[in-house]
Amino acid sequence: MLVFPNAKLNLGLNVTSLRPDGFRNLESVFVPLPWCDAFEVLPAPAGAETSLSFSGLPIPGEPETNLCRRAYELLAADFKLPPAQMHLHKDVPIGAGLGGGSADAAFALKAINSQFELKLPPEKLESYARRLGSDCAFFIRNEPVYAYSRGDMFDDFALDLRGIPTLVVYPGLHISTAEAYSRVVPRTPRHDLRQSLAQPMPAWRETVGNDFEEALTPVYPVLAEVKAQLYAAGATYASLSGSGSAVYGLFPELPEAPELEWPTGYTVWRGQL
Ligand SMILES: C[C@](O)(CO)[C@H](O)COP(=O)(O)OP(=O)(O)OC[C@H]1O[C@@H](n2ccc(N)nc2=O)[C@H](O)[C@@H]1O
Ligand SMILES: Nc1ncnc2c1ncn2[C@@H]1O[C@H](COP(=O)(O)OP(=O)(O)OP(=O)(O)O)[C@@H](O)[C@H]1O
Repeated sequence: MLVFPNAKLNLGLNVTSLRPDGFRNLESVFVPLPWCDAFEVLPAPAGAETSLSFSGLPIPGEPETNLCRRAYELLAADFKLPPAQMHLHKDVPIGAGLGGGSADAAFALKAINSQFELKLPPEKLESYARRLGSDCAFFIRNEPVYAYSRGDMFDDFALDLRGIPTLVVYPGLHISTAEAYSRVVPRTPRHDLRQSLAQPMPAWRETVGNDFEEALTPVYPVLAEVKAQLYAAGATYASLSGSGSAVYGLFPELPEAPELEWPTGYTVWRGQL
């Protein structure tokens, strides 16, 4: 079974309070971004043990702790799974706020569920995903939602951005999620996120913000520079995604490549939502 774990963008992100478990309560609207890794799971050849091989971008950390491996182990603890042969091709940058690792984990759960006919319904997969990371649960349903609590509880949110021309710029800076959260002071949101996103997109610039931007820009001024360049190139709305460092711009139409030159070491995704 071959699947293509896609990334996500955050439209607005308010970090609202510190939780007794040490995590933060937040609110954000998550939308799928079709920038994808590839993950394959097959039954292992006769006599072979479970394995996970890699290609594409290097992933920090031990292979045994990779979220795809952890997804397999989580299900293997509850179900009699045969040994599996897995492969992950990594294309979505890591530490980018695009949820790439979380998507791999959620898509691995879905693929293992199908490949080995576990017949787990989406609600069950979502609760397994929650155990692997706050962002993981979103990728089970993988459609626009209003997220709250740890970012793992959802309300439907009717926002159709399909076809919107989008540029995502990763300035080659790995920002750890835990470090990013430690720099944010939780607060009551200044604007109602859902009401703000119900306004026409040009109004979002004034009312739809990401609390990580304010906290991280003094430390990483490049984030503000990328955002300013996206607005200068004609973006209707631009923002940091999640805890960064990727910054995205939503455009009426994509600027020609020569209009936006990025330094070596940056990775840019151009496409439509
Ligand atoms: C920034 C976002 O990408 C927004 O969508 C997510 O909140 C990040 O979710 P994630 O990468 O799945 O994060 P996790 O792997 O669950 O947690 C990593 C670390 O981030 C912090 N963390 C994460 C989520 C949350 N609601 N509050 C937190 O304080 C914790 O310090 C935690 O140890
Ligand atoms: N399949 C995977 N892909 C990426 N990172 C993984 C994966 N499995 C485990 N990890 C670990 O997770 C860390 C990346 O998590 P981190 O939360 O910083 O970034 P992210 O996956 O890009 O998304 P986000 O910042 O939105 O949560 C890596 O440093 C790596 O050690």
